[in-house]
Parts: sequence; structure tokens; C-alpha cells
Amino acid sequence: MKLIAANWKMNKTQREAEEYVSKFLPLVKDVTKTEILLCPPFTSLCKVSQMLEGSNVKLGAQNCHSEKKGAFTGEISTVMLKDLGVEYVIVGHSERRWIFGESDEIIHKKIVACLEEGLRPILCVGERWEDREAGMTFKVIETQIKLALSGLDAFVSKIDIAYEPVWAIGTGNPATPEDAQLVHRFIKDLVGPVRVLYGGSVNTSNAGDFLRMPDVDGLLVGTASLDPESFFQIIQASENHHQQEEGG
Ligand SMILES: O=C(CO)COP(=O)(O)O
Repeated sequence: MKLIAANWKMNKTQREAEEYVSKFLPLVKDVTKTEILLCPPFTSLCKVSQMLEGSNVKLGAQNCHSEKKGAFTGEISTVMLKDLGVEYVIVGHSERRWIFGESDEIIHKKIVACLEEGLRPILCVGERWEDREAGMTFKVIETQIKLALSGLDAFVSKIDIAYEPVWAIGTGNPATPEDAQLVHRFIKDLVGPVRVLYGGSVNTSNAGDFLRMPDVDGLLVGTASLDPESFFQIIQASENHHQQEEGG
């Protein structure tokens, strides 16, 4: 099943999150062929978790710490996330890699922490523009994945990967669906059967084009997920795609 995930990043107060979810749930109530995920900031997880109970929408976090508890001021553990009803965790988003200096080694530890707690990590990988220009896209992706998933071959079915080219995030300049397809294929050839999402300037007009690619198994949506209507339209694109596939 395709996964359409919203990464709200550092947006929405608790009240705004509440307004969003109350508009969103009725819109998506008949969605059955697509897995839907909301990843609000930590401060809204509790409220959103209560509102999603019994619905067809799952809850994710945008980050976690690699240790279960201890003297780590300002951090949130996978145990705490699990306790709130979180099922997914975005790990290694480029905004954490490049702004906060999160290393592949830390990302690996966070993935292990998620797996130990029964949370499903969404490992984000992606090249910078200078990597792409230097013809290093595949090498960068390969290195990021090998380091993050080192020793975890037996667990790939419990992990999703998101290909998010850094230059495409929040720029209005997405990768072409064909370029995304090439990288997604490369990732599956490297890792084995794994669900690979595309992220980076996905919107209501281009979502369907990405989902038509054979190895695009879902989308990780930032800006266009902040409005319940537009995020719903992206989910609709996945439902439509599924129907067309079924129709032959
Ligand atoms: O980073 C992203 C999702 O994790 C993508 O963000 P945008 O959809 O705003 O480009």
C-alpha cells in the first residue's frame, strides 16, 4: 500500500493542529487504499494522537533520540513516543543532517532505537545540488543508506526510506518523476524490497506524476501538507492511481 505522509516540520500550535485534524478526518474517512500518516511537532503529538484514535490516519514523529532515557536535556525518546501512540518516526531528515549536523552514525543509532521500540523509521536520504552536479547522486545515497542500515539487513521490511533531494525541499523545484524513479530503483537494488517514498516540493499538481512511477511507493510532503484540503488532494491522487491500477 502506498504511504502518503505529512511532515509538518516546525509548524502549528496545538490549537492549529486540532483545527487541522478536525477538518482532515472527515475528508479522508473513505480512504482505504492508501496509508495516511501525520507527523506533527512533538508539542501536538498528544492532542493529535487522541483525535486520531479509531481513525484511518496514523501518527508519526519527526525525530527521536537514540537512548531510551537519561540525562539528555531537551530530547525525546522512542519509549515516550511509543507511549503517545506514535507508530512512525522520520529519521535523518536533511534539515537535521545539514542544520544540526546529525551524522550517519547517529542516524543509525536512532533507527536501531525505533526498531527496538517497535516504531517504523522513515529513513531520509538525498543528495545536495553540488553532489548532483558532480555526478555523485548515487554514491551519496549509497553511502547514507549503507551507514544508516549497517547490520540491519534482516530488518529492512520494518523500515521505509524517503528519497528527498536536498535541493528539492521547500524550493518549489521538485526532481522529475523520472529522476526520482532512477534513484528509487537504485535504492531497491541496493537494499532489497523496501518501500521508497519521494519528498521535495510535492504538491497537488505533481503528486500523480510521481505516483505513476513504478518504484515510487509513496510521498513525504512538507509545505503542501500544511493545509488539510491540499494534503487530501494528494491522498486522492494515490487513491485514483490505485483504482487505475486495479482497472488494469
Ligand atoms: O522535507 C520535506 C518532507 O520531509 C519536503 O518539504 P516540501 O514538501 O516543503 O518541499
